Amino acid sequence: MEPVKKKRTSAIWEHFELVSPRKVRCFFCSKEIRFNDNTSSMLRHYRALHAKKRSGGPGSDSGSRLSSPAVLRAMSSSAGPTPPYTTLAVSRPAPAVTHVEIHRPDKRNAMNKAFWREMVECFSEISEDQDCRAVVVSGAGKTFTAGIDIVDLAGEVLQPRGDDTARISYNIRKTITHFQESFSAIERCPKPVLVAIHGACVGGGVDLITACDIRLCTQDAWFQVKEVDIGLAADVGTLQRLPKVIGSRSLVNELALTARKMYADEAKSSGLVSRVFQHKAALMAGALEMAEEIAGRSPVAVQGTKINLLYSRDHSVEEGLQFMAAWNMSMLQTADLMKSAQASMEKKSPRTVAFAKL
Ligand SMILES: CCC/C=C/C=C/C(=O)SCCNC(=O)CCNC(=O)[C@H](O)C(C)(C)COP(=O)(O)OP(=O)(O)OC[C@H]1O[C@@H](n2cnc3c(N)ncnc32)[C@H](O)[C@@H]1OP(=O)(O)O
Repeated sequence: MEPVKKKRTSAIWEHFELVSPRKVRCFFCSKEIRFNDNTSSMLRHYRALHAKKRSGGPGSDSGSRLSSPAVLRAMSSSAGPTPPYTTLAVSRPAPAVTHVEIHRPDKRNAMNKAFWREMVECFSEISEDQDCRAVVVSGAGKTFTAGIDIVDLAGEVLQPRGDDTARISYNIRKTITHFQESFSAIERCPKPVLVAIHGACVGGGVDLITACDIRLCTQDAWFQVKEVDIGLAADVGTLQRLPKVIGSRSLVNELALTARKMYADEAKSSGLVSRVFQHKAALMAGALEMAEEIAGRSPVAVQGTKINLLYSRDHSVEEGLQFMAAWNMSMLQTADLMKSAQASMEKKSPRTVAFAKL
């Protein structure tokens, strides 16, 4: 009998995915484990590291839906990118929640040419998708992302086309602008975007997460504004957005100028992330739960909140107030307001209300 199939009938498989005929990856911590004829190495790993922690631990969130293997499976896709995408796996793990998983695990989700293009396409679609009210972005495999694909970088940026300096420069500028668009598309998307970060988040990864609305990570996550180490000034959003995310300008300067790693605890205390989870399964469950909370509320209220928060980030209080008044003079006419207020009076969750699509 074929050994792998036999083993997959065991309940322990709910916590692992097969990565090769003799290797599995743990959903909780992403560690890869060799196994032979039985699941004992998997059981040993699970019991030693995860079984007791499932009810949570001090200082970390455990994620209240942690015990649902279906959620873990839905959020830890191993099936690969979903066509037409070649670097993204897009799914709907819960009603009105879209999950976008960066899916190049063998290359640590390095951002290749297709990725930069597909992010724009994917978030343009999500922006228009009336069935989506919240988005979760995560990375497949061992780590969130290793940043730009260095092999592609050598081709695209270091060997630009053009007959003279002006044309070469023009083409480089065009490339950088396209790359910037990949993450600006996240920011421009009216649906709130949560990002779930585990393991390494390097270079372009920091650019990406600063364009998201809510950042969550695992205890093993680390962040690195790596660009100075490869001889360039970060140019797709970190230098513009990170100072608006982290209160301390000195810390931003230190991170960007030294390329030192920042680990989860400091990311939390500096405000880069708002919650830290013990391991990836808890992170994904927590991210999904938060996304469902958001998706269950009035899309008029939620999207208006995102748009006004972003506007006020880049404007004075006075300008923000004026924009808000102009925004709400139409949005207050929504039926969602009465429905939500009534649910509130009746001490019901807004999630019990049926809101029309937006
Ligand atoms: C106009 C430009 C705009 C954008 C600018 C963006 C700039 C940046 O992103 S700067 C940062 C660039 N990234 C790096 O310098 C990170 C390099 N990678 C790593 O340090 C490690 O891979 C990492 C710590 C992330 C993970 O280590 P681990 O031991 O788990 O994996 P590895 O054995 O190193 O790698 C596994 C395979 O992935 C390939 N790979 C990793 N990173 C990249 C990358 N950035 N680009 C291309 N390929 C990458 C690595 O070569 C291995 O492949 P293989 O040998 O085929 O197994």
